[in-house]
Parts: sequence; structure tokens; C-alpha cells
Amino acid sequence: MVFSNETRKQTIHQLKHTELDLLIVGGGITGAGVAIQAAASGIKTGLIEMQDFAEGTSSRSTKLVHGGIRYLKSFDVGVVADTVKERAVVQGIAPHIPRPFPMLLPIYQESGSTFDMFSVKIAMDLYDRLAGVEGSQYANYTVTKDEVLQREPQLSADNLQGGGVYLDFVNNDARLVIENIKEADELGGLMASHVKAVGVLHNDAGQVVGLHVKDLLDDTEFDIHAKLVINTTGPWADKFNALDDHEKHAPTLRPTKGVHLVVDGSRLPVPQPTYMDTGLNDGRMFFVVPREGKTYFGTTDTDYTGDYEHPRVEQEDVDYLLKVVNKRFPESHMTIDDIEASWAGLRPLINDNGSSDYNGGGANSGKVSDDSFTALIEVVNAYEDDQATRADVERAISKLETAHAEAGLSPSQVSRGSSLHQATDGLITLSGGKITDYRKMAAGALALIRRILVDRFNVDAPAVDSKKLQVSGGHFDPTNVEETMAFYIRIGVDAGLSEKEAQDLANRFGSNTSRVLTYAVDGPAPGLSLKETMSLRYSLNEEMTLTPVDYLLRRTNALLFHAETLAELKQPVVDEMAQTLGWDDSVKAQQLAALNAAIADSQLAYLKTAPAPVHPE
Ligand SMILES: Cc1cc2nc3c(=O)[nH]c(=O)nc-3n(C[C@H](O)[C@H](O)[C@H](O)COP(=O)(O)OP(=O)(O)OC[C@H]3O[C@@H](n4cnc5c(N)ncnc54)[C@H](O)[C@@H]3O)c2cc1C
Ligand SMILES: O=P(O)(O)OC[C@H](O)CO
Repeated sequence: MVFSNETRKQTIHQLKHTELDLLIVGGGITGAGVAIQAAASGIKTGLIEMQDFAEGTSSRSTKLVHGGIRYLKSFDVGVVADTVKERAVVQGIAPHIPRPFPMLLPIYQESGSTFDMFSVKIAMDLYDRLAGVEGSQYANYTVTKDEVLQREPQLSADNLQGGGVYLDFVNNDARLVIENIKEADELGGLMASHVKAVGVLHNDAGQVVGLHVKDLLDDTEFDIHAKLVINTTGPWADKFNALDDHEKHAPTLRPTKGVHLVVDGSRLPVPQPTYMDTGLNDGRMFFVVPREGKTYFGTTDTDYTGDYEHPRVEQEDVDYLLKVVNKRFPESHMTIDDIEASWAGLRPLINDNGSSDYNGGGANSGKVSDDSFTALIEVVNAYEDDQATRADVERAISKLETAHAEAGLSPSQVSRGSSLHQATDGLITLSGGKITDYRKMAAGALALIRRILVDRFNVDAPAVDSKKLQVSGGHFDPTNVEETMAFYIRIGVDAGLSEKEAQDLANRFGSNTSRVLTYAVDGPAPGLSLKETMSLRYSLNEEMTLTPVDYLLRRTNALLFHAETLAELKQPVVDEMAQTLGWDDSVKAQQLAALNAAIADSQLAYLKTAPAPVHPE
């Protein structure tokens, strides 16, 4: 049991009895990126995640590693420059995960268009230059209206001018997280899922020295002591900071919900990822992405104040996305009954203007939100009562210096930049950003963490080159992906798999494939194929997979892109997990019920069976 339910018990024991150098709270891509770099530097690192790893936003993205070409329109060149350069870095450290897949950008002449044929070429040239792909096989080019329709004959031809084609990457977001977490564990990090931070510990000097946490698997509570704590809780960042009763953390997040829907590829056949204006003059662009015989499309971008752990797809989200897809693909006549799966996630957008050094500020508008204004007044009052320092006031003012008109920005206008901040009690918060620039965000945080460790604690942790720090499964030459995959496919076939099955495992597990193949020496588990047996047993023993939903949604994506296999797959998966994890019948029944609920939610059963709205005559 390398990274499993068994080893989790030992990890919890160590977290209780070790003073860490660094405690990370939040096991999405941001926390995972910090964990792998900290552990690689020899920093005594712990990470706690209250759900499954990646169960928050980092398994609910558009599953792209991309620079956000549309951000060029709002001159957020800083974010684009950071993220588009990071595409190649992420591919280099996780070569079995992001794959290059040129994007088609159809251009329509209509009010509110993001680009026209002239500006799209400028944007693509800038995008390529920032990414360093000019002159390569992936250099961008424009195509005529006929060429666009040749590629996607179902696209509406009305006002279609032509299109652009430029490089971006498709990604497996949840897999990228778990591979970082596994590597951090391999490097000595203490990684624990289903542990929730419920309080912040301070010493007599008012400095943060750890967290009070709850193991959600057995409801026990305990303290974890650490020299430094970093908040990487994404959309929850303000909620977590509110636990810190020694500090007045101004709210910074403006979470917006984004929804994706999945249909069979035959219902919406696109040969490549396609990105275009919605055509509703709402400032939104819209992805349509082919994946494993399906097509998914999205997203919405709406302010959100609901349940952060379970953001739901609502009728208005479905109506919006179907309206857009039926406008752009008028022959598809898509309805809710075509939807096979769906997911909703929360963007951790930074509402205030105190973005990190990674991002450009916005035009100085002078207008600020009530929250920011109140926070400033409170810190000035505290200063006058000798409860805050001059630095606190200066920090609050600096947050307003390049103020966006926060209240005036639509969700899609808010920068996708990141923020790195240390409060006076020492608590560090790394928030915002995207999956694509997670490595760079973490590198910035590690530079701060290493500086504090040496200045305050005389802990001198060596820097690592995070651009070469490969994740689990990614230990091979990133310039040789096809040949490496061919090798793992060959050994998979030798182990009794079909070519297709071997390819699936090689794509999923990369350089770990050799270990995966050892997990079915005694043949397939009852009701499972040899491939599924290998994959499930490896995932239970080496990927901290604790529930059927962990496996079918986040470790394999079957729930999203292979809905037709679930009826046959779910019971044998639950049976094999029960066998391995020692579940009694009642636990088994609970797990099967939770899986059925997750499948029903993904398939929008609660909307499909809802009575049709009664329209007044
Ligand atoms: C619809 C949509 C589409 C997107 N598409 C893309 C894309 O294609 N490419 C891209 O690069 N980016 C994309 N993004 C942005 C990207 O998904 C996010 O920036 C990124 O996933 C945020 O990761 P995170 O680790 O900061 O947050 P999360 O992944 O949400 O992780 C935070 C974790 O903290 C945990 N947590 C919270 N409170 C506590 C606590 N008290 N104790 C313990 N744990 C706690 C949560 O359970 C959660 O797992 C998209 C986002 C959305 C919503
Ligand atoms: O935040 P947006 O609007 O750029 O949308 C996120 C995309 O779907 C992929 O990053």
C-alpha cells in the first residue's frame, strides 16, 4: 500500500506528532503545486484537503492548459504572458497529461464580437510570440469561411467570416492534481485527504503556528503544528481566512460558477477544440471540445453564493448553454435529453485589485466595492487605536491603488490573475490564477516561504528548478511522448491487454504504467476487465482512492465521458473496493448509493424529471 487508505492512517499519526516547516491547506492544483515544490526542497511539508484531492475547482475546469487568448481583449496581457508560457512548462513536467491540440476560433461579424479577422491574427501572433511557438509546426494561421465549414459543416454560416487556428492544450485536470500529490508524497510530504481545517493556532506573540483540524473519516479533532501555514483553498480562501481570529482579512474572492455539458460526439461532431463568441453579445466566449468519443461544451460565468462543495447545474445554466450551442450549430437541435453528463465549478476570481506581481492591474477607475472601502476604514480606525500598524494601512491602500471598478466588472471581465499575500500574523494566502499557471504560482510562493524559513527559523531549504520537477507518471522525456506511449502500449499488450486498453492505461498513468500492469497477476476481478482491474487496484493502492466516485469521476473520468459503461461497471467496482477496503454491507450500500446519486446529478436527473414549467396561457 504505497499511497492509500492504509498509509493515510500513518500520515495522520505523523501529522499529529511532527512540527512541520510548512502546512498547506487545500488539495487542489494550487496546494498540490506548492506541496511538490516544498517537499522537493526538503521542507517538512504537510497538506490537508477536506474532500478528495481535486474535488474542488481543480476537477471542474474546461480541462485545457491554455493561455486565455480572450484575455488579450481586456489587455490582461500579464495573465496571458504568464499562462501561455506555462503551457510548455506544464507539458514538460507532466508529459503524459496535457496534449497539444490546435484550437479553431470561428469569427462571426456581429455586435460584441471579441475578434474580427484582422484582430484575431494580431492576437494569435502575440499569443504565439509569448508562448515561443512562432515558426514552429504549431504556428497560428487563419482559414477562410469555406475552410471553417469544411472542418465543421454543422456550424452556422450566417455572418461567418472565417477563423483562426492556434495552439492550445487539452488537459486532464484531476489527473494533474493527483500526480503532483503522489510525487509530493513520494518526496516525503505528508498528504492527507478528508482532513478539514477548523481553527487557526497562534503563539503568544500572535503568530500562526498551526491549525486545529478534523479528520472527517472518524470525526476526531487534533492540532497540526507548523512554522508556516499557507492557504491554497481556492474559492474557499476567504472562508478559510475567516477562521483566523487574530487577523482582519479583507474579503478578496468573487467566485463565479462555470458549467459544462457532455453529449455524444455524434450529436456535436467537432474535429478539434473550438472557441467562439456565444453570439448573444454577452462578452462570453464558448468552448466546444471533443474528448473520448464525446463532445463537451461550456461555460457559464455567473456570480455564486451557494454551497461551495456542491455547486449545481441549474435549469438556467442548461438553457443558456443549449441556446448558444443551438445558435452556433442550428442543425443540432440539442435538448436536455441529449446531455449524458455535466459538471459545475467555481472560479476563484480575485475581486479586489491587490493582484500579485504576476498580473497587470486594470485601468484606474477610482471606484471600489463597499467591502474594500469598509476594510480600509476599519484598518485606519484600528491604526488610530494602536491596533494596526502603518504597514497594515499602507497595504490596505495599495489594494485600492490600481482599483478596478469592482462592482462594475462583469464576471468575465474580472482578471484571472493570482494573488500571494502574507498577513501580519504570518498566514500566507495563495489564491486566484488558473490551472495552467499553477507551477509558476507555486514557485512564487516557495520563494517567499524559503525566505521566511531562513530569516525567521534559520531553516535553509535549497531552491529546486520547478520547471524540471516532473510529477508522478511524468518521469520521461517530454519531447518523446509518442515513442514513450508506444513503449507502454507494447508492454500492456504483452500483459494481455488489447491495443486500445493498453493505450488508455498508458495515457492515464504514463511512466507508472509498468506498476499498474502488475496489479492483476491473478487475473481480472469479478465483473471487471483485466484493464479495469489493474487500473482500480493501482488507484486504490497508490492514488489514495477511497470511494467509487473518487475512482469513476476523478481518477478515470468514466462518469463524465463513458456514461454508457457505468451501469455495468458500478457494482463490480464497489465489490472490488469493498473487498480491498474491508467494507461491511452497510458501508457498501452507502457507497453505492453515493455513486448512484453522483451519476444521477451528473446526468441532470433532477432537471430531466422536473415537470415541464407551466407557461401561463
Ligand atoms: C468553469 C471553469 C473552467 C475553468 N477552465 C480552466 C481551464 O480550462 N484551464 C485552466 O488553466 N484553468 C481553468 N479554470 C480555473 C482553474 O480551474 C482554477 O483556477 C483552479 O482549479 C483553482 O485551483 P485551486 O487549487 O486554487 O482551488 P481548488 O481546486 O478549489 O482547491 C481548493 C481546495 O481547498 C479545499 N478546502 C477548502 N477549505 C478547506 C478547509 N477548511 N480545510 C481543508 N481543505 C479545504 C477544497 O475542498 C478544495 O479541494 C476554470 C475554472 C472554472 C470554474
Ligand atoms: O474564466 P474564463 O471565462 O476564461 O473561462 C475559463 C475557460 O473555460 C477555460 O479557462
